Amino acid sequence: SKVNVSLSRELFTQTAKAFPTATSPIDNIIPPGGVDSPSLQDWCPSKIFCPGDLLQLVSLANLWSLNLIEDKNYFVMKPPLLQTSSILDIFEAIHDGDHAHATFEEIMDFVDTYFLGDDADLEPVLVNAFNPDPVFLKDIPDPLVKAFTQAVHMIWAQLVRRRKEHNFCNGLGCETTILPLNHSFVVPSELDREPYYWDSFWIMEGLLASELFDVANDTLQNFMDEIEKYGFIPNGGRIYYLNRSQPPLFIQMLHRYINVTNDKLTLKRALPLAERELVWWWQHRSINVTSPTSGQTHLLAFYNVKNSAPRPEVYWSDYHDAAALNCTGCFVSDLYAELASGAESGWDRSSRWMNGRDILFPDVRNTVPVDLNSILYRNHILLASLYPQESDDAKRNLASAERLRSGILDLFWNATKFAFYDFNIREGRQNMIFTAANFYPYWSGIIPNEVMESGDNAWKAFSSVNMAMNRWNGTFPATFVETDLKWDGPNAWPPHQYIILAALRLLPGNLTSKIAPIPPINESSFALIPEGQLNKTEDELWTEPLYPYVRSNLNGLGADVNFVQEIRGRTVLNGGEPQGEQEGWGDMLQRELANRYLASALCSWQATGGSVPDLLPRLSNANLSVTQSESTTGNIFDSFSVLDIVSTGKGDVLTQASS
Ligand SMILES: OC[C@H]1O[C@H](O[C@H]2O[C@H](CO)[C@@H](O)[C@H](O)[C@H]2O)[C@H](O)[C@@H](O)[C@@H]1O
Repeated sequence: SKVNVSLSRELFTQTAKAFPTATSPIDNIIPPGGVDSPSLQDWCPSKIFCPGDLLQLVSLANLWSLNLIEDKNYFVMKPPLLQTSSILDIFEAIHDGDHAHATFEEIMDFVDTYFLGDDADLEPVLVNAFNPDPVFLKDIPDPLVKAFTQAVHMIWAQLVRRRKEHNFCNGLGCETTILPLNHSFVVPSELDREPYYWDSFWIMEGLLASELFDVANDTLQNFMDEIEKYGFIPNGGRIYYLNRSQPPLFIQMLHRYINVTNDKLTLKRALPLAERELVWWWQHRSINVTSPTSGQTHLLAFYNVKNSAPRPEVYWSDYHDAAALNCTGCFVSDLYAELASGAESGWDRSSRWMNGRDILFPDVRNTVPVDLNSILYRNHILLASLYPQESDDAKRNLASAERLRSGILDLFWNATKFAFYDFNIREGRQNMIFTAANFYPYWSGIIPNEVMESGDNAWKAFSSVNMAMNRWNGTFPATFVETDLKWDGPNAWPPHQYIILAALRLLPGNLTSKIAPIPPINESSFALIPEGQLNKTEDELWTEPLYPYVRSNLNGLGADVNFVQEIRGRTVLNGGEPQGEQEGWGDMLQRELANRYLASALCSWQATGGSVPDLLPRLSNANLSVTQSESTTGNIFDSFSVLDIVSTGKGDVLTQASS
């Protein structure tokens, strides 16, 4: 899938064109039950954009299905031209009120005539004092890497928006789905045209490096306004996200921002609001879990959204998933709650949430996630550090962190497999699905005693990263399970690479300073991973495509296609140059993973038309036609494939200039 990231000002007047033009009644395509009204959601009162008859009819007509890449419902981004009561009257009259037999054309006419282009409620913001050459670029020695990084830096200018006062109803006020945000914000991509909560953590890192301090401050101010108004930070900046949050990274953004800017005024406003956000998580998203090993009960956090209708932004696909549900004793409303809870986790669709259930019916609300609790642990630690050292507030946060730390180690850590797993509440045990979330505790500063004991043990905990580098061409996958879902392998996501790099960096040097072990003769890097850690046998893992129709071996030395025989175990292809003969494995894995990430971002950009004068020529049209990129100038994708560094991840993947 692909979308050109070179946005232009035209974007703001651009409308997703409706399709098809058929005059057939829409009931031809609606699965059984399609004419039933969805259950209304008290947290989402709009009669146009929240689950209800109007949204259902327009969404199920699926007007945008063919000319856009994924299942996003562009209708919910279109401000109406009339006040709600008039829109509802006109809607009632469609096909003389016999909506079940309405035609595509009638629905399309309704949308095209009475609604504006998607995003008409947003406007671009010109970034003041944009520095095309920020200091961090000076530290990049390689000219090509530097030029590519600068090209990415330049994309900021196209991603900053603000809410536009919507005054198309003669001053009487029409509805719009964008939340009343008072400050500018950065949208993550050309398709996700509102601020997103957890994306903003990485956006903040980028803004600070790019010296866009005002935009960084605006990002925090919007979040603080949201905490004041709603008590929490919603998943995204639209009304249909008001029933859920996303991984709570506000405190981490704040901490980073304060460290860089020392902005005392913002800190003063932020501290009570940061506390308030944490209270929301502990009041609304916590559960007592008893450890099967220690017998102790811990208060931990989980994702748990109240929702009993399709998510407005992906109404069609949620509705169809529910219609396809074939189980006895399960309820469609439960599925809708699960899908919304998955979205709250940031990993909206993933086999991580299967918990032994059917892949189509996630079990998010019975899963206590290791990453969420690690984030909250780190939040308490960082928040404590923002108060005076010996203050009660600092001590209170440190005590909360300590309680969480003991819960994380007790429930998620598996000392036999040297890995962290999510905890399945229904079955009262770890779920044994190895995912990139395993690395969050290290990033948050939690290192189990067994890992601290020796360098050999620490290696066991990170040996899967070594295997990924040796076995595949790309970075580290979301999970080791292959599905068509976005947050599964072989998709690899930038946030996970960031977390793994940070986790490696935080390991004490004495644990990581030895050179990496090498596999026993004729075996692959898989042999260095503790038995059962991945919950997969070696031949169940993906093999790297080498030439057309030729793949690497399922197991043994031939599976490690990137292993360089002459310097066994010391380097992998596309992993950069080792820092001397004695480079420790901690530095080695960081170097390899960072180089692989860069290779994935740069090569997929080049494969979709990216070029740098004198350094990286534009590919020929014949080459670009392979990815249908003859008219694009380079895409920055939001996920990659571990098997192919020139490719985006599969599933409903969008471009995401901020990652
Ligand atoms: O596809 C519908 C879902 O879209 C969002 O999720 C994805 O994009 C977000 C923005 O980049 C990202 O934060 C998230 O991790 C992605 O899975 C949205 O957050 C979901 O709520 C929504 O249902």
